[in-house]
Amino acid sequence: MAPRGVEVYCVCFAYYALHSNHRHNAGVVKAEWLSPTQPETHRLRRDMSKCPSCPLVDLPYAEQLHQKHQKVARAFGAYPQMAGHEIPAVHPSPHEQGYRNRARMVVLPKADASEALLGFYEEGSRQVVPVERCEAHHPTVETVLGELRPLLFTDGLLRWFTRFVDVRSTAGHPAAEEAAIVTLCGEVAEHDRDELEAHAATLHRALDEACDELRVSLHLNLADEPSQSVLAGEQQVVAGDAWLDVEVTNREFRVPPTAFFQVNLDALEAVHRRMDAVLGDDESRRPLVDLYCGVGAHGVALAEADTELLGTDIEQAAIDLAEDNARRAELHAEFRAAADTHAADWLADRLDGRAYRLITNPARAGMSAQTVAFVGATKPDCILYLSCEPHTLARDLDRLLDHGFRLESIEPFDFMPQTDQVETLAVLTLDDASTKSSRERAYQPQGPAQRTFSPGVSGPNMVSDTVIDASSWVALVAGETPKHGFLPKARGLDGQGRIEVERLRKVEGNSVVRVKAPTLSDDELRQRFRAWNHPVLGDPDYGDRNANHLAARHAYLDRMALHCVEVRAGGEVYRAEVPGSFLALMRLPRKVLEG
Ligand SMILES: C[S@@+](CC[C@H](N)C(=O)[O-])C[C@H]1O[C@@H](n2cnc3c(N)ncnc32)[C@H](O)[C@@H]1O
Repeated sequence: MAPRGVEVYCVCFAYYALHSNHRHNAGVVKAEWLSPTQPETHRLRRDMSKCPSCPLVDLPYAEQLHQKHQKVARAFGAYPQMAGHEIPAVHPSPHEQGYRNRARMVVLPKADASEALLGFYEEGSRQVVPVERCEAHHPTVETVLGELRPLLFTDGLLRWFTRFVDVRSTAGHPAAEEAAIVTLCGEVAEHDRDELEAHAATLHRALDEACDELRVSLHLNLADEPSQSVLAGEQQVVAGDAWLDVEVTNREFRVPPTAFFQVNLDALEAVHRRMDAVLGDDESRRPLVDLYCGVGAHGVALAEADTELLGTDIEQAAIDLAEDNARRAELHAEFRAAADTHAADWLADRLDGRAYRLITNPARAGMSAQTVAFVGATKPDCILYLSCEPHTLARDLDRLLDHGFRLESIEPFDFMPQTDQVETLAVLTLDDASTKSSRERAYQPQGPAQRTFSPGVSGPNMVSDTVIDASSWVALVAGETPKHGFLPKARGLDGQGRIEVERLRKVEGNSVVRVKAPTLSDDELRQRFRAWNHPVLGDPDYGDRNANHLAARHAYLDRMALHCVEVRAGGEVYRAEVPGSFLALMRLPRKVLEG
């Protein structure tokens, strides 16, 4: 295996080290920006106040909680049907520091081994800020990192290989003994693996001995090609255990480095106590469904011994361990590995029209539209929705409220002191008894869809052979349009005559527009918007990839930003309310958009 190659320095607005790696397996020389080459005086950032992972660290804790509360209130304030809902103060974390059971750090490769360091990426960039000590890490994590640094950086081969270091520990919640798993992540050619494993085994012996109070295991995560994601490759146990045995809420969990697990287990237990109070002692033994279940952290912790537990998650490895965790807790449980867009039919089959209770805990992007539709149709008696992203939580709750649920509470919890992250638990119940009785058979497995509009466009569900006299639309389009204009004909389309556009407002460089069209075809409209150089945001066919990416990332746009407000056909007028998520996105009152 070749050592990491030459370091080349260049000067531009900032100083960078252009680190060129000769990857003999690929047969090419690859160059990439790796790290800032900084003046000696600030090479090391020892205090947390400069660490990019903890932007609130300089604020008193009460002020941090206040800011998080404001963040949640702002997200819900954008939705008219929830804007007035009272949001209580954020539940503080049981510990302000030393709460994180996991470290994920980037290696800064340097020519001189004694200088090589670990750090974090700066927000929104690939520059690495060196971090020697992190107060947010649990002491067991810091112990491991402290012992690992010199061992890793004096082994030339491992130092060359390792791009990221991942350390996960039981952090005061061991099911048996305190333990940690270290994963070294990088790229390697097939024929270099044996040598790498031999070095890793030697490092493990020294590390385990140095951390004498802790049981330490070592894994490698082997990728075929460079990746900017931690744990992107194949996980391999070099020495020790494949998972940690963790205890949460009086249940034991097997947690591998590759599955999601909350980083603040004391805060997780506080949320579980609240969830438990809502679920109560369910004498009718309704099934408990755990969507986005991971290794079963919520469902396995909270299900009663004789309750049927159903869980789904996209990760097969997590589902395998969820099954294992439920079996060891002697629960009557079934899990399914499936993307949320495909889990509904399996769940509907298992539930077979029965009343049930739901816990849902999706990733930042929120629940898929298919999952919301499934929940809306099958109507669980209560929904406990835990989310790390208030904007997508508010968006999904707005959609669920349209299905006859009532919002009982929104409670923010601080899982990550010093950061700007906030976790929120929302509780919904079913609004009235009549809705419950319509649950049965309400969900029909989706056959081939019969749509008038393209997927992602909303509006009146018109029968396609009706002659349309006029239609009216609102859209959020890329860029700033003129205040009034006409959509040009799209090339290659026969199309109709003039289509008038009026700009209602600008939103962060984009425009909310209203269109009066003598047509119902969203496809033609979308093509015309593109020909006008202001494509509809979120349009997968005629949209602008970059603008779509930014809208998805910063405004959580998960659909096409095009809605048909009204259709006139055969003397009738068909209208459809603008969805709440649209109003929030466009920041306009409903009456303006629909007027
Ligand atoms: C915030 S984590 C919650 C996991 C678990 N409830 C816990 O607390 O440990 C979100 C989970 O959603 C899963 N996930 C992400 N995208 C998904 C998708 N498209 N379909 C189904 N599950 C998905 C991830 O694998 C992850 O386990």
